Amino acid sequence: MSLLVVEGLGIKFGGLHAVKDVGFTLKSGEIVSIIGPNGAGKTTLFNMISGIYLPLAGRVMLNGEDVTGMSPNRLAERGLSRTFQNLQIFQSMTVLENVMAGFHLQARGPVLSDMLGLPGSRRRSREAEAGARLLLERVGLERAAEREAGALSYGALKRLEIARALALRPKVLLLDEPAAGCNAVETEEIDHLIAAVAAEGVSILLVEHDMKMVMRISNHIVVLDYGEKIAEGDPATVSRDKRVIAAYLGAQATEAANADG
Ligand SMILES: Nc1ncnc2c1ncn2[C@@H]1O[C@H](COP(=O)(O)OP(=O)(O)OP(=O)(O)O)[C@@H](O)[C@H]1O
Repeated sequence: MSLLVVEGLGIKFGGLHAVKDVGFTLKSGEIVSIIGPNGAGKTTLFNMISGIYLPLAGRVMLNGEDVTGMSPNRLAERGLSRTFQNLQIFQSMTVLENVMAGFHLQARGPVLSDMLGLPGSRRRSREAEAGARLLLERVGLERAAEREAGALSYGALKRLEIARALALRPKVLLLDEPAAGCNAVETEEIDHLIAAVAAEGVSILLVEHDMKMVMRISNHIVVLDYGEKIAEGDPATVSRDKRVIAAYLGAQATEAANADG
């Protein structure tokens, strides 16, 4: 069964369709990427799926439940979490504290006992710390646990953001440009991390401009242009599609040629 089903999603800004009638499905452990030129509607689509924008049309089904328009917190409780294109890391907190913040979000509830420092809250904190350290190990940042997050390299910050999203124990993880601003080595590390997370059964929805990465790790690709889905399929099928080449891969080739010249 598909974990996430997106049907006919649409939204308008100032009378113009930013996204129109877009649908696709995501199965357990699958990596689906959304690609398309700048302004194609990728982030807007993400924002509708993750409860930031209310769609004008269509619906989002998570694990068989209609979650359209549900708040990001309620979606996180149901197993959907995300990262952002612009990092949402607390720069002056330590790396460990940033991931622990993710655990506290997940274990919301007994706030009063936490404030009073009651025994249950100390146990929860210890569990959050142990869990956070395990996640840091998973993303290769265990030795940076006590460092201030602001001192990390860009690639490490991107991995920290993934660790924090994983603290919410998602079944579906939305990654908005996880390799943006990263060098080739950092991109490869993120690439391996995403594949490893998916191999453990977490479904990944990815928006990414790095086509090499997208082609390498995606099971399925959805291509947007001017807010509409113009193609979808496995990487080989999509990279041969004439509309995709014209709309996106062609544009990238032109950009690359201009940069070379
Ligand atoms: N909050 C907003 N208000 C008005 N227009 C918006 C808003 N957000 C996005 N748009 C417009 O909607 C369209 C889709 O934008 P979106 O950011 O989703 O594209 P994108 O594919 O994510 O682009 P990029 O690759 O540059 O991040 C664009 O024309 C954009 O200008």
